Amino acid sequence: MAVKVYGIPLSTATRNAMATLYEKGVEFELVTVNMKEGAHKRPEHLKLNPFGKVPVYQDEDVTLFESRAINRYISTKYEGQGTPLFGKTPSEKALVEQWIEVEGQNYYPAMSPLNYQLFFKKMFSGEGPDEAIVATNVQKLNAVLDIYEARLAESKYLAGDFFSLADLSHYAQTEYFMKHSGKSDLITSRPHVASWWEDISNRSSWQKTITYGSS
Ligand SMILES: N[C@@H](CCC(=O)N[C@@H](CS)C(=O)NCC(=O)O)C(=O)O
Repeated sequence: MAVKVYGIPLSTATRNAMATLYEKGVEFELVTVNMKEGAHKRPEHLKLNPFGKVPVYQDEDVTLFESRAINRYISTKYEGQGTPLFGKTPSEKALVEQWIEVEGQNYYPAMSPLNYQLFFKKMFSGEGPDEAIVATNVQKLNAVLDIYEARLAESKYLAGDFFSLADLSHYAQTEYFMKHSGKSDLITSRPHVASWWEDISNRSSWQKTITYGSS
């Protein structure tokens, strides 16, 4: 069975799964879930993900939801091909895990509400941002980015001097933030974070992901 990803190309979590597949050189089919019409809440999709969200990944062995689990699975299953995304030694692997966790527990919780308030909210509801939520999360994000700046002053990538799933996990939220939040200076004012973003966002895996379907 060919690898299938159920989702839409605009979804952040779907995008990170697509980028992981591109890094590993795995062919896949993106099966569009018509979210505008609520297809993600219908029984057919709920059989794949009972939480009614995208992405869902499917191959001959497994059906999975939760993008971080999907991306770990792809990185492990295809360990021997494409970019090694999980480190080689136990300590490298532990550092990759640590920074994936940092993304999920610290970066995403500040970045995601900002992307919602400053970009998606208008698109979905026509309403403008709640400035109190924006201010709280800018403060949170600044604190997180200070830690990233210090880390990236010591190593080229988050887990060490090798690109990994830890870096890739930051792709989709950071892309929307840089292009649509009007607050990209939070990244560009920190030289090490800025050059890390410049480097990883120019990888072909990400460029292919954000231009998916445009050729
Ligand atoms: N933690 C989940 C989040 C998935 C998620 O929130 N997906 C969004 C699109 S990026 C979605 O399906 N939203 C529709 C909804 O929540 O109803 C993951 O990483 O896969």
